[in-house]
Amino acid sequence: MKIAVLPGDGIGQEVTQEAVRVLEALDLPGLSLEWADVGATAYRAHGHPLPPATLELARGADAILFGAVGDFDCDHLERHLRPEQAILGLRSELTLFANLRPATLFDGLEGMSALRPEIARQIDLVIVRELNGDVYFGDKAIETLPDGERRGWDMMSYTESEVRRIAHVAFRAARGRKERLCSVDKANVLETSQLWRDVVIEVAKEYPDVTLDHMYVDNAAMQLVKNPGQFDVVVTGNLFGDILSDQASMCVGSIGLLASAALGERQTEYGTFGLYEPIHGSAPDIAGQDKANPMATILSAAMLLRHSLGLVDQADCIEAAVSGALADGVLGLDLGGEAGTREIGDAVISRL
Ligand SMILES: NC(=O)c1ccc[n+]([C@@H]2O[C@H](COP(=O)([O-])OP(=O)(O)OC[C@H]3O[C@@H](n4cnc5c(N)ncnc54)[C@H](O)[C@@H]3O)[C@@H](O)[C@H]2O)c1
Ligand SMILES: CC(C)[C@H](C(=O)O)[C@@H](O)C(=O)O
Ligand SMILES: [Mg+2]
Repeated sequence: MKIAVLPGDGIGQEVTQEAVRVLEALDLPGLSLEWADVGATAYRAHGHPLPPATLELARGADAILFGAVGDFDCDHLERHLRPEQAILGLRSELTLFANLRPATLFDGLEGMSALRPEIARQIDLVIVRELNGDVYFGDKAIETLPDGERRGWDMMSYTESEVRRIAHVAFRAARGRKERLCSVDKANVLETSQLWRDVVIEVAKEYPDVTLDHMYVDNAAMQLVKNPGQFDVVVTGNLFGDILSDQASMCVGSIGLLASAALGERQTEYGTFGLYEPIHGSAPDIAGQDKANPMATILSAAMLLRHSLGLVDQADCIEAAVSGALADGVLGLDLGGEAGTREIGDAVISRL
């Protein structure tokens, strides 16, 4: 069982280190970890944010554990050399189109949510974010018009097949949960969203047991804080899913808690090939100071064991250890506590 470990930039390095320590503490027979540079770290060392060797390592592994990429010192670079292109490149090159971003309130964290405790307690949802299409991957440019004014544009598009495959993932996820699916779009304005909605309705015929609703994204953002308990599985496009998942993180306490899995259709000997990462970024404001909460990455490692390596008991074990640490008051600075990155890693390991 081979895991490609790509820590990346900023706190990506620190949080990945803790997740790796947790995996190593489980002492899993036959597990090998191979490391590679990605993001600004890779650009500085190899001249590219996603060097061919990193991509090949990722492709040849059973799963990828990813930290975060991003460095404001790279903002002046041409877009294809910027750190963020590395994660976009991995997602598209490896056809990891389905991004699962679960948000559940851990016991004892009611008071940490941005919502009132009685509302926060109801949150148990998963955002299924499409990851290979949308405005992220369309043509884009900043061009100069004849009158000298500059115009920036990004093409938003989805094909039927792109929507169909993510819809199937979402309906199957709903089947394994409370059988409710909410498709979030902006069909009142966008043709891309109209097609999205049409295709989701078509796919729904194959899942009569799942209740399907549609919601415009602006309303969904409002409902997520007003009444998050109404959501079970939320399926949405790349851009809306990016935004709504950061918002969902504050509903359960912190962006330092939200894990994610990026999956495709490829099966390995042990499970579904995938990339696992916290939903947060490289957080340059706290990087290198032992201030980052590694729990999102540790929980991503648990998702990796469950989905890609078929090690369900061990995944449960990690999740229980995180939950136990939180219940015992091991809170990072993001949750109003004082525990540092390393200390949180130790607390999880001691509870495994
Ligand atoms: N998948 C990724 O690699 C990814 C995701 C998001 C942003 N980014 C990149 O990261 C860089 C910084 O972006 P940003 O500031 O908008 O978003 P960010 O998620 O890095 O940080 C947002 C805020 O949340 C805090 N935060 C984030 N993770 C935390 C953690 N684990 N523990 C405690 N606090 C945490 C940060 O300190 C910051 O105040 C940018 O270059 C951006 O493009 C990368
Ligand atoms: C860094 C960026 C490209 C990325 C995204 O928008 O997908 C990030 O925000 C995320 O949520 O993983
Ligand atoms: Mg994001």
